[in-house]
Amino acid sequence: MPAPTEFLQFVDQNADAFIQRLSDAVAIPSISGDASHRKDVFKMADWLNDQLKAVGVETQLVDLGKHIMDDEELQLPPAILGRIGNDPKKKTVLLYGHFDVQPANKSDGWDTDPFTLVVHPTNGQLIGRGSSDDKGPILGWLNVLQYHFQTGKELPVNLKMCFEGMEESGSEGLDDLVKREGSGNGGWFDGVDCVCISDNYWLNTRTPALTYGLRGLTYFKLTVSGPSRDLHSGVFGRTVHEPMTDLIHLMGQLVSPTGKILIPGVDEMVPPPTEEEKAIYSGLDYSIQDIQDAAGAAIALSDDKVNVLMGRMRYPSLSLHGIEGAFSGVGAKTVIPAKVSGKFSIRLVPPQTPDAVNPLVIAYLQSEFAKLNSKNKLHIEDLHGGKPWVADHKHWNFEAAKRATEAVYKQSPDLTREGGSIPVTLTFAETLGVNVLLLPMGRGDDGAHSTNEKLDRSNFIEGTKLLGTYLYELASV
Ligand SMILES: NCC(=O)N[C@@H](Cc1c[nH]cn1)C(=O)O
Ligand SMILES: [Zn+2]
Ligand SMILES: [Zn+2]
Repeated sequence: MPAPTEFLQFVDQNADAFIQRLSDAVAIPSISGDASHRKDVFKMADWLNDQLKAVGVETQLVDLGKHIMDDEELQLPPAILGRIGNDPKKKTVLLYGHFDVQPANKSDGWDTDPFTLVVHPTNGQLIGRGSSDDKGPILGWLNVLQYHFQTGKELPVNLKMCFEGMEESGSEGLDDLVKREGSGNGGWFDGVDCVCISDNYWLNTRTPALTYGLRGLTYFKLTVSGPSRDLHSGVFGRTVHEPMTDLIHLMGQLVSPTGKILIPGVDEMVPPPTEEEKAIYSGLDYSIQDIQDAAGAAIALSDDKVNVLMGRMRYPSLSLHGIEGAFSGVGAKTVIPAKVSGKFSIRLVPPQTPDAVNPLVIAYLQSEFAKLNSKNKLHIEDLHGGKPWVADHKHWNFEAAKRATEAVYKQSPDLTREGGSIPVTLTFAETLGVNVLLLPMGRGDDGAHSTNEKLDRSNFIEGTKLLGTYLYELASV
């Protein structure tokens, strides 16, 4: 069933107001991974709750309890559950998104303040933290709902919504809620026929995509400590075991410069690709130039597009993220830091799971540390994790999204697996027993998690049309 022309016109006519609303959302620095911003994640939950209620959604804020972050006990931001429509003749679609964002500081290299949405004067890019990941897509749903509310037009499907504020920090508390309310005992998630998540990106900058796979994740923090306080390197250099030296050595044993994971057994868990599978990657609209443009430099690990795509979609990867406690200021401080914590994560693919991989990681780190004969102490923490997910892309949920993409973009979508992770995806699929679709709004060069994150104006506006059209197509597949 095509979306009404009136809806498509409404989106075009209200584009500036939609961008203003995105600007209001970006202005709330809802960084879930920074305790000092926890109040902003709550503020963002209230803001979104008000917006949803204003377009006719019946909502409830669900308390997810408390958690410990950086040795501090914190209240988790609430999940927002919303619903609109309860017609037994219609399909019920669950929409998921997250209203928290990654940290961002102008000093990281942003050209503008990350929490002030800037509309680029010539190319129309909407630049600001969360514009693409994931406030833009959430607001896309709000735009669709606003049309139906303002015109009194009935939605073609029943909608349930689940929006969370901890996705960028492991979705703490959400799995329990989904399992409690979605296991078929009359809970809130019962009756859902399919799930749609708009929280990833096209592969390139020109071809819309539907996504049927995500990598899982396991995130570690390694702390090496020794002296009771920071030391003078002129006094203590070459006289004591230095925590930073031990840590750098350990971090250097994790991954080769060409991406091979050096922890025995981790890469080996993954079966090699079949020729048929390679043909899928070969058929995707992608080039080495795309990854170089998105990365902003000619640094691809391979000149072969299939290898690059498999590196992102069907192989695990290990990335080193940072060192807490290390000297990182300006100048030339001659310090030996007393305690340093290295952070790294592994993106997992089937059949890998955190339960299967974590013991290998821990045993390897302990044995490598033992080889140093260091008198420092090593403490290993597994901060959070999630399993990989792969869906049936021949399902009617994907067919509806394909038709919607063709209607809005006049193009067939790429079928992709995503290199990132959205931990709750697999929980929805397994607990609710329904198909989950990822329907991205933004482009491959949006710079999510990076500096100058943006969402192209056309992706926000046409993406809103796509989300609305998908609901209409769902009603008829
Ligand atoms: N848009 C999805 C996304 O960015 N997910 C994060 C999830 C995560 C887990 N730990 C920290 N963030 C990702 O990095 O893939
Ligand atoms: Zn996201
Ligand atoms: Zn993200």
